[in-house]
Amino acid sequence: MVLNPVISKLSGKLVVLASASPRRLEILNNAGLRFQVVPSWFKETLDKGLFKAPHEYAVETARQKALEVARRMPFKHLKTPDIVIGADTIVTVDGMILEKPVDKDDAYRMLSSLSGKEHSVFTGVAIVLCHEKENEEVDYQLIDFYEETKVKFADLSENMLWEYINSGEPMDKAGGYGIQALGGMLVEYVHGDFLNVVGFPLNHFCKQLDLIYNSSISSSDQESSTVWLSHNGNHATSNLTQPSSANHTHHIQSSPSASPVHKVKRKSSETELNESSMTLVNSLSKHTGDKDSANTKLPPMTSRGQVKEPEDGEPKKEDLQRICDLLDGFRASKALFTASKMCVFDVLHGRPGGLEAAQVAQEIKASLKGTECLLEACVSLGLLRSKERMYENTDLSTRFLLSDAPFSLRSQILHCNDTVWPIFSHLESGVLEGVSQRDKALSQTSKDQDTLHSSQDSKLRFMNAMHNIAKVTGKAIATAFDLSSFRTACDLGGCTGAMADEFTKAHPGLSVTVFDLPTVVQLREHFQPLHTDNRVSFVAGDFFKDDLPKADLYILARILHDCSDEKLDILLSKIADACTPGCGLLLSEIFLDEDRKGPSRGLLQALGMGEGKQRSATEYSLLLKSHGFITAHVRHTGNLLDAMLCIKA
Ligand SMILES: Cc1cn([C@@H]2O[C@H](COP(=O)(O)OP(=O)(O)OP(=O)(O)O)[C@@H](O)[C@H]2O)c(=O)[nH]c1=O
Repeated sequence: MVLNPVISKLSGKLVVLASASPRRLEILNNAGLRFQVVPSWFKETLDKGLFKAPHEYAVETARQKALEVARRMPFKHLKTPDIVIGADTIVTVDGMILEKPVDKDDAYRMLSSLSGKEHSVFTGVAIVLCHEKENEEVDYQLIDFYEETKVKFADLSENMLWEYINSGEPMDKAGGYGIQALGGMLVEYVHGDFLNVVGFPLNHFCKQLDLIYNSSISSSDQESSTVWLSHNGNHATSNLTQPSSANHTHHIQSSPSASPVHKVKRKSSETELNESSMTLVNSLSKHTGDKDSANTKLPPMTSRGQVKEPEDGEPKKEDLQRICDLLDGFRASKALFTASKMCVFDVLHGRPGGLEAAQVAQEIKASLKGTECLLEACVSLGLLRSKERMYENTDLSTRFLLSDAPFSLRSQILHCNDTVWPIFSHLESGVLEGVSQRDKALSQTSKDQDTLHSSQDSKLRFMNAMHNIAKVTGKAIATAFDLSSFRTACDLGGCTGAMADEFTKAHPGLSVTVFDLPTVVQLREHFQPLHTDNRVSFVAGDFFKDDLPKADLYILARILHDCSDEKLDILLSKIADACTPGCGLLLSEIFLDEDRKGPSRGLLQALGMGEGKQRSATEYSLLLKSHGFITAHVRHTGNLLDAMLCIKA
């Protein structure tokens, strides 16, 4: 299989690799392919339980990565690519799918599970051929396949494992290893395509290109193995072929992309999607909340447009369950808030065998009846476990709900209970008036309280809540990008310095100045470990009014979504003025999906009706571009917050 004739077919075409993987870039570069790299913003959070086999998960993720870029480029880059290539590599062992480790402990878990065993590496690849029509609409031809390679690890000693983990190599690689580098030491044998393990099955890819561009089969036959997605199609164009088993070439089973805009258009006779793709499509549309999917079934209606109840008069269980889950959601939240506020989890901590309800009631000075109800509700939510009427914390509550846990969210929970809950109790007024109900809600709440919290107390509680979020998200944000070209950073609104700590830990050459209001800076001692490393400093000021500390990287974590357009302009203009070309701006927020259909965490926050706005990564990118910052990287961290690194032009 000579590669060149295939590659020459692509010359003159705009080929895009929708991947941030440096290995994939190197493999395709070395093969002589000329292409642009546009990393995908698709968050790799598909529910693995929805897929019958691991390779289906990898293929679907590859598809969504490629489609997201193909869909975004006409708007973001003002050009339509000819071909977009997406890929996803996963490692599977003992029925588990291993992606990139979230931290060193996760890398240890993965490598330990691979030690001494044969495992599989699957890379799913999606090729999106974009066909621009006269009316400037674009049809997408989606072809995908996967490749499997077997790899056997030697028995790994604890020392070997930790030495490898501490090299840092595992952290951005599926399964926590890089076979092409130090990880090669761990491998006894490889059966199959080595490059497939590294991240891209080049040989299979070339065979697929050959099928597309040099195939002897007629174009109509060729169409039979692909699916056309179109902006305005109402049906699927798909003559589905069963996945060929010979080389695992798996032709796409039609499913809409995440956006309802791309319908699967049925071109030939109404071929039924086969069972598995129907399941996949329905589950995906459920996953993506894609209400317009060609496959979402609407309830039957009477001639007068009323919903027809099923003959047996019973509502469908799963529909009812979904509505009840939403209905009961506020009760679950309030149970969590109340148990946290009454220190139930702290009381149970360190009590071997647990406590009876009566003992807990006595310690939290509450009624036995109320305590029993609260404890049982917490068990139902997985926050406690009980055995023979003895109650204990679960791992979940131990990790996040104890006051002194490293990743405690208790203060954030109290903030939600004391501040957010009252605001949401006025949601209807907020929707009617379109403005925040904070003043109305909190003035009423403060009147209701026996003792007015001193302003310092309420500031400390708010700082505690922000400290919780920064502790939970700090490492993911601090390690999202290579910041080695920056020496000084300024964390605007950095509050307690928790995020700054993570940046200095992750980047030894970086010092960070936390710039925040005088009241915040003077209260920081309540949160700061005695800084052995003096690379975190604090400067008091108002970033809307005062001069900003000089830095070559500015950090904005959970700030912009709270700013009115006017304040945004003031702040971003001040940062732009303080920056010279090449300076960085690192933004950390919840990035909405491009079609603004999720994540619900972001869209529910917007109901607070603050003066700010939730945005997608593209919207933030355009906003920052209007102030002279060009987006270099976007990272969907899979944590509570995503991140974007921009460079001053
Ligand atoms: C098993 C193995 C994996 N990898 C890398 O692991 C990442 C997988 O993650 P992904 O999600 O498929 O890709 P990504 O890096 O996150 O990039 P993107 O395509 O933007 O998601 C890719 O990098 C691969 O090379 C190696 O470099 N060597 C190996 O032996």
